Amino acid sequence: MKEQKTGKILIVDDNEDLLKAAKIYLKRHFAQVDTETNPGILPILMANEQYDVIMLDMNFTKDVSSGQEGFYWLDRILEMDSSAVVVLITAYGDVNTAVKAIKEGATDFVLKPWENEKLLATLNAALQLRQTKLEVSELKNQQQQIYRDIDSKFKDIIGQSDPMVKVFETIERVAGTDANILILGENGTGKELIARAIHRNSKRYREAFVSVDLGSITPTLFESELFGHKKGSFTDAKEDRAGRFEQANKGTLFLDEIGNLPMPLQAKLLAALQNREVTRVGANKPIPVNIRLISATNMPIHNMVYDNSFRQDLLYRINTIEITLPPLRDRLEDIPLLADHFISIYGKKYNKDIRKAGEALIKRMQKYHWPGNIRELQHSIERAVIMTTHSVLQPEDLFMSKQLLPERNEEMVSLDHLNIEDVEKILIRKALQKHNGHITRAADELGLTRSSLYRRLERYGL
Ligand SMILES: Nc1ncnc2c1ncn2[C@@H]1O[C@H](COP(=O)(O)OP(=O)(O)OP(=O)(O)O)[C@@H](O)[C@H]1O
Repeated sequence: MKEQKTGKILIVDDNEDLLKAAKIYLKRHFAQVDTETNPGILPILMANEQYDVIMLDMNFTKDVSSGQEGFYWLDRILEMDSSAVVVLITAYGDVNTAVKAIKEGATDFVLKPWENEKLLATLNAALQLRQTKLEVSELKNQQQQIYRDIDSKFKDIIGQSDPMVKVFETIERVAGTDANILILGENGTGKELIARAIHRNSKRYREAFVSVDLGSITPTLFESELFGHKKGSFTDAKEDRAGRFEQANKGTLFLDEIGNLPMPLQAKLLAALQNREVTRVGANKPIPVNIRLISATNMPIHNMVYDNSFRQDLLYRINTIEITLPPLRDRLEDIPLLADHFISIYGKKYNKDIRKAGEALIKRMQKYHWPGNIRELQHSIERAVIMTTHSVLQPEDLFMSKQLLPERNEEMVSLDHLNIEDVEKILIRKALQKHNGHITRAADELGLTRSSLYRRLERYGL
């Protein structure tokens, strides 16, 4: 059987020939290889995709070889994702700089020009490290979540805007029922937070809340992860194991990123939900399960039904009640509340006496587009609290360097480091990912003909 490719790699380097050659070679070995010449759009790329390994050039400006740009972007990448694994691309003679960068958090470096086999070995090792880092951070998160769950009910969900008040009303009404709930909303809008709140306010609150990120389960492991397995049913099945459905028995099962589930797996999930029973891989006796299902996605799931990438019968099964969380840019009045909420949390955590966000900063924040929504706001405030010397946060505290802050809507394209082409590239990448590389569907979505999409793919080296 052909082995499933894994690993999402991003290569950022200003040398287009190098990018092309690396992409052609690495695509044979990894699930996804994206390339980019402009490091300025790293924050946007990272907000849209979870890369396993980022290969980063040290110098982008012509005739500069200090590596300062590389250090700057290394820092930014690690700020955005503390589990990021960065492999630096260095020229011969730059090894000292690379060693210094490793001290600052890079994982490894490759020397240009490289031998393909060596590059592959480095990236495979980096990929493994990434997996370990993610597992560790998942365990830490689970532990933190347990502590949070113990002493909070509804109180940590901030929001007074009309759309949020409506969301709270819906939760009040549906939490106590066993209705299946589908939560829609962009990344970082609080879907998991709301799912946990529903569980805590339900009759099942003493039982488990089991969260599964469907986007991160490989198809080969899907059945065993969700339904469990019997010892010996496949090479890695060293002992009998209950799947997530069984673990959530009597409690709530939260299926995150349900829109990312490939079609064949949708059928398996639907069967389990319909029959209310699961059969462990390698076993033949079905086990009844009693779960309350909450699902979430940031994908336009109704459109996906329309273009046949999501089963209608599955959608009907999971969306008895639908809750749509508005993006942060559509609830500007919540920004001051959220900012003060996070200032108070991080003020305590880092032992700093900060009273609030100043008016100028709030105004600035209300102009920003917040592609990463509340998660992004939360991280920005945490950084600001650590770095500031003020007792009232000021605009300059919030790392609002122009290039990193696309302002709302049309202003987005006028920034120093973003131009129409960058934005177009991002949209094309997103459309292709959404449609699993299906050119006709991606072109339709973008309002382009197939041939003009092909032309753009060629032009941008995508
Ligand atoms: N209304 C809110 N009040 C306070 N904190 C919030 C609120 N909404 C979200 N957060 C915080 O923002 C972060 C992101 O929220 P959450 O993980 O629930 O988003 P999500 O929509 O599930 O994200 P993703 O789509 O990336 O999985 C969390 O730390 C959460 O506690």
